[in-house]
Amino acid sequence: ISTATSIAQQKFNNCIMNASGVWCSDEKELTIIDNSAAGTFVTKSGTLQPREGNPSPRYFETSWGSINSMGLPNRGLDYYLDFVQKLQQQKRQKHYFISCTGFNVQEDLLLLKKITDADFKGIVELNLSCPNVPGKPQTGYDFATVDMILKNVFENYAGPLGVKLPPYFDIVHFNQMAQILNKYPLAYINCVNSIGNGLYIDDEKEQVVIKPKNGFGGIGGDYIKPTALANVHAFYQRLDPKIQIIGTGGIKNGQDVFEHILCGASMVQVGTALMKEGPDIFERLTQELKTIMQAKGYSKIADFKGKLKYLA
Ligand SMILES: O=C(O)c1[nH]c(=O)[nH]c(=O)c1Cl
Repeated sequence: ISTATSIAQQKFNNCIMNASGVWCSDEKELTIIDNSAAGTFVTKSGTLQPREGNPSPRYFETSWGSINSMGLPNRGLDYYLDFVQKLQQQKRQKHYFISCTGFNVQEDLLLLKKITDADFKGIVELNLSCPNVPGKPQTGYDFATVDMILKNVFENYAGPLGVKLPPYFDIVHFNQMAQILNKYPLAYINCVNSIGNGLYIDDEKEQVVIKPKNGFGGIGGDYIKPTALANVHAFYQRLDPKIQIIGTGGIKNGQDVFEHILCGASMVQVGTALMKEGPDIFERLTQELKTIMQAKGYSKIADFKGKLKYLA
């Protein structure tokens, strides 16, 4: 039984990896994920300059998931690029994802030029959906800007590239976004980022639990699985099959991985549950998925990818 997959013709021996932002902020964390059962890793979204991010407390775990307003703390794109290139020299047969995000299209293009100049051979994840930089909108909700960015990106970047999208909640929005995405040679889209600007309250103290933005933050975990599955499947139904889908959101056991793949995901990413359990989770998720596949008579993920059935 194989849980292998491929994205943009790059092969991965496992379809399960980390979500950007979790266990991927420095070379220590990235090395641990690289040596875990994860098929590969994606870095924290790198910006042109290093960032401190928002004041703490900025992350809080609940029984059903998490709320975060990290504010894009990262070592800067150059740091991640240098680290991944060094690792790539040692592990030629493995491929890695680098996440990046600019605060406007000029910055996006500067980031991609750095990646081109470094002769990066992995896959780029352009983050269009950070909900936590005070005063900055989630690009993914501005359709005209997404269109303009993708036009500029694909006029300037030649390597495999995907985008990290926010969750959408309206069928018309799935239609409008799919129409834009289908115009471009995207390697994949990653659905979904956290559900932006949720609010979690400590009843005893009658107060919020994170400091930035009066407690408003991105929601992850069990809370968001139905939304994540819907976004994966809605785009699977609408996109050119050449554009693959990475499923992110609410994955904490093999069943959740199975559901994302059934909805059309070629790869899945784990955030909140990885934060709670640590990198050993990848071995557990892989075994649980294999057990489910075995019970159902599937030998590879292509046997059931996208094969969600409807009621007649
Ligand atoms: O606050 C963050 O750093 C953050 N937090 C998220 O939940 N998604 C993102 O894309 C980012 Cl960039």
